[in-house]
Amino acid sequence: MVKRDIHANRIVVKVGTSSLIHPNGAVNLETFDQLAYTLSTLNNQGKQLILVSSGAMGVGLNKMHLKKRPEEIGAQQALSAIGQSELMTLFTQRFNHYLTDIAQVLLTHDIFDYPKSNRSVMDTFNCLLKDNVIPIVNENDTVATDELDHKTTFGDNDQLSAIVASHMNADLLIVLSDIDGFYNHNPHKFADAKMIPTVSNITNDTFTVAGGTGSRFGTGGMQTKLLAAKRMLDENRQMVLANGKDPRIILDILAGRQVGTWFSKVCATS
Ligand SMILES: Nc1ncnc2c1ncn2[C@@H]1O[C@H](COP(=O)(O)OP(=O)(O)O)[C@@H](O)[C@H]1O
Ligand SMILES: N[C@@H](CCC(=O)OP(=O)(O)O)C(=O)O
Repeated sequence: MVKRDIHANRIVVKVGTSSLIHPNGAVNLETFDQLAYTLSTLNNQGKQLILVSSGAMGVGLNKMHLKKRPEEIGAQQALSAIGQSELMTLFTQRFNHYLTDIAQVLLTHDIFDYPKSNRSVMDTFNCLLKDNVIPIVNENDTVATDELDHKTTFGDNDQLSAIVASHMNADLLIVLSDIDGFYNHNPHKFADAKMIPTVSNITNDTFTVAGGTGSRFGTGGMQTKLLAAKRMLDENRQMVLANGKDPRIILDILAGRQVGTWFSKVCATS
């Protein structure tokens, strides 16, 4: 089987709520553990890693014994604040087990648009990476709302991960979701949907087959993942969308194995 031409040293990995939380609302401990194992392994090999993790709201729902997200935005932000510290506790426990240091970085989508903030964020990331510490990023849900005049809607870590990959000049963005890749139709609605292994160009037509969220915990659906992929392609970077049920798939991706959907201009010529 032909291998994908993927050479990446600086890698941003985004993991969605649907990979971290079971459909019954409980925390998926296996995913946390395998994510910590995989990223620690790569960190030990000298790769530079940034993890963008959703899940604050999902973990918060579980902690507060709630079955669904409240509608009011303030209540969602409160839940996210509860869940975020719990989320980091889970990561700290698992990464400690693999002797890897982590740090929490909370960002808004537009933070890079302000030169002073941009410099502080970049300095923080660069210092952490230099010290082999893995930054774990989430959107700062407490401040990220339209009401506060931010430019994007609340709760979209797919695009946040692309913004981070772009500003940190990452070679590769890996988006882990609850689906094997990008399909020609939403596979949860069309039984005959087929996965597309490689995408080298994203047009308006591509967006027409990308639907909304699949689980009751995810927020972005395929639309926001495609927007992230488009940004990566426009900047000549690569993105792989793959199933996060076993995060060790990241090792397969980096070995060039044909898993998930590979968004790359390189694949147009190979
Ligand atoms: N064309 C498509 N290909 C794959 N998944 C799609 C497509 N259109 C819509 N989806 C939905 O997008 C979901 C993944 O997004 P989401 O639920 O937000 O996950 P995450 O929590 O990982 O961000 C899939 O489970 C699927 O239901
Ligand atoms: N900051 C929110 C992120 C929401 C979000 O983007 O969720 P997902 O679609 O699962 O990546 C949280 O941690 O719940």
